[in-house]
Amino acid sequence: MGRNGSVKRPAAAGAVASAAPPSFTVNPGDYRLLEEVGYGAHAVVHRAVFLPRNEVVAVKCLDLDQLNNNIDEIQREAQIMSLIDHPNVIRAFCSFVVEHSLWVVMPFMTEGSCLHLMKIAYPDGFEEPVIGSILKETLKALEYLHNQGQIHRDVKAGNILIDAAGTVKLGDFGVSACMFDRGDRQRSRNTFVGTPCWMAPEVLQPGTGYNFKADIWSFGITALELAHGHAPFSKYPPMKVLLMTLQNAPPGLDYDRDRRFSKAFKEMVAMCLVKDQTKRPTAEKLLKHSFFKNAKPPELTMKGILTDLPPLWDRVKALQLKDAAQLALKKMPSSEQEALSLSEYQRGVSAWNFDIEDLKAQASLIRDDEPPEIKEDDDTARNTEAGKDSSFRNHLGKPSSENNYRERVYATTVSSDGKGSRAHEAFDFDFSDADCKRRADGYENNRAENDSLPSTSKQDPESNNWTSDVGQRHQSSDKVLALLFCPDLFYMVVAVSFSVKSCSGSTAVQMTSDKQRSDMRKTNLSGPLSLPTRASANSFSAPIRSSGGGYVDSLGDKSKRNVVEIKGRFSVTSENVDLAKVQEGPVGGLSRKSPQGSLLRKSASVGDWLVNTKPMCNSNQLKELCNSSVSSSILVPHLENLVQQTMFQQDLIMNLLGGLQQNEKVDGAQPGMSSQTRTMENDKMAGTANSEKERSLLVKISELQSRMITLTDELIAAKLKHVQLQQELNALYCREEIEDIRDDDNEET
Ligand SMILES: Nc1ncnc2c1ncn2[C@@H]1O[C@H](COP(=O)(O)OP(=O)(O)OP(=O)(O)O)[C@@H](O)[C@H]1O
Repeated sequence: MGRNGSVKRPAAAGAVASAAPPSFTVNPGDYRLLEEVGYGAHAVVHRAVFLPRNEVVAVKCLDLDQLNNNIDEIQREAQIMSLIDHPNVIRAFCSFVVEHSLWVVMPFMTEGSCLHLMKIAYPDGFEEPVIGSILKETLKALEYLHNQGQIHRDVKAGNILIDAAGTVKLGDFGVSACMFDRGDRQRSRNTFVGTPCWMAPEVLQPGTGYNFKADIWSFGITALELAHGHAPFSKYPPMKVLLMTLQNAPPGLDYDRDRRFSKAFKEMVAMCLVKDQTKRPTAEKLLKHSFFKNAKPPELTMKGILTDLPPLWDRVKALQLKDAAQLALKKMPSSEQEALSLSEYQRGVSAWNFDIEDLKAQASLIRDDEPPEIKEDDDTARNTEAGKDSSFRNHLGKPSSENNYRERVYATTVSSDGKGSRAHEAFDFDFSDADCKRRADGYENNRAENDSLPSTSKQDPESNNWTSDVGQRHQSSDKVLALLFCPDLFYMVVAVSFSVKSCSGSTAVQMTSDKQRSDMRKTNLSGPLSLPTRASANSFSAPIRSSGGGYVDSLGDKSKRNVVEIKGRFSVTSENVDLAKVQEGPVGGLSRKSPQGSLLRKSASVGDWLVNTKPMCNSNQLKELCNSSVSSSILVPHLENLVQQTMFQQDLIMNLLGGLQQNEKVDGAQPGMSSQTRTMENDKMAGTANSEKERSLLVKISELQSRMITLTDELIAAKLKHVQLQQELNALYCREEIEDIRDDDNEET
């Protein structure tokens, strides 16, 4: 509907009536409004009775206060509607202003819109024969409108209406524009009106210009909507939809997932969803496609889906209640209004006004958490390049869903001004929603993993930014480093650390060295996850770190051979580290003739090691290696790694114990009290809850100690093994040198 500027309201109702067919009056008193049968962004549609003839009609009441267009423009639109004369296009009988509203009188479509039907009874979409009928009638409507020089601009299931006889009509010229219109009716340069999920790429891209072919794109999207029960990308916020529409391959019907649909249907959809508008067929041409040639008349197919349904107004009421219940459940952190807007957006209300620059600005705030290579959305289920490639794994060859998921969630921090907050809510909702099995990149979310990470978004009152608490936890907790260093230890340390913190408040266990702390302070929490170099040296799971301009693989250039794909912020590495490649790596390339280059020497003192950027293998692999007859030049780097890991773990544990001892000292500072007495006193003072915590803390400390002992044993064994290997190595060097000398001697002789 018309949408800009102030409305010049006429003095009396009916004064601005547009061309009305003689059979309908423009007198509001001649109409009795009955139930609400539909609602849009600015309009409520009622079943109504035209009293002079006792005829049932639909009256769309548009709230003029909410509309921005001037009244002439609205009138002109209504006039266009009234001039329409096609069996598949809803025609306005007349329109007139009543106080603050514009009333548009139309034929009443008893079964409402296809969207309503799907929502109430066919959530997974219709069967192909039904879809064929609906689409063919809609396409006829488009053919007619295009021939009249009209672009509908809002083709979607919500605007395809059905009556009791199964007749299909395209409705809502809310955003229609005359193609030949040159005046103020044209959209401003950077704005567009419509529903982003259905909008063609050229409509979303300002300056490119678009024509009636934009309707063909929307028609293709509508086909997918009818096939699946929802439009592709519909669960994403507008800015995301914008980017996905522009960047991704067009959505379509999938060969595997959409087996139930014919090849002809799939082909027809693919013809519509071509990014290059010039390559899309006209409605006329499309009607000649075999899919439509074989489509049955709606009277034959539609009846079957309309039986046993309650009256339209009851369905609408039920849907309204459902919407309200969902809103209440979601408990959006923002105002009710915001949540309502989101709900409307997800419903596909077309009156969202988007400022393209605003969207772009928002989009730029999303760090490239989504790989640009994403080709398909979940709806199309066509495998993405990455989706096909099961090698989206971390260094250890495990699916990297958890880490990446966390990072993705973190990366959803978006400015909340204007529509941004709305968008972010949707983001957050989608990514954390347990029902959302697939993510934007087509990877399955592991619900079990995510269950442990409740993801509610919070708004920082100062920065006005939305942040996922998952992301905050991930980022703000300095324990994250431990996860990257040694995952098994991490869980234990974190558990102890949290217990200690909760138990003794400020005397929390200091689990990282000062150096690490300062490293972490340097970590830019608002940017992409960046790891202090020391972390990356021992990272099992994160080969990535930020280096100013972006992500680099901490393994250095050479190790990039192991990287199969770099997807946005994520380096996707090959399954397990290839030993041969390890050998070629920075350490594997260690010259035999320069043993002083051994990193082992430099890394021997805890806390003063160099960044060792070589890939690692786990302890089992290492044992196998040691038992095999692999040459020491291969083994040494791995042993070095083991030693470094162990040293680091030892370092962590020492720090942890240091912290605990400090804690003990504080407790022990009360003279003349045995620890038992102290405990009893504390029990008395702090109550049973605290003593419980202390007990569990002590258990954990003893667990830690025994773990440390094991680690130390391993360390000693590794050191011994190392010494032995180094001796062997030296012997090898000697032998080789002797041989070299002999060779030289022989040559001389
Ligand atoms: N003639 C009609 N008969 C029965 N129901 C109708 C009729 N016209 C519209 N509706 C119902 O009312 C809903 C909203 O109508 P309409 O799309 O015209 O409003 P809108 O404000 O332009 O909405 P949107 O912005 O979502 O397109 C439709 O989705 C449909 O379900």
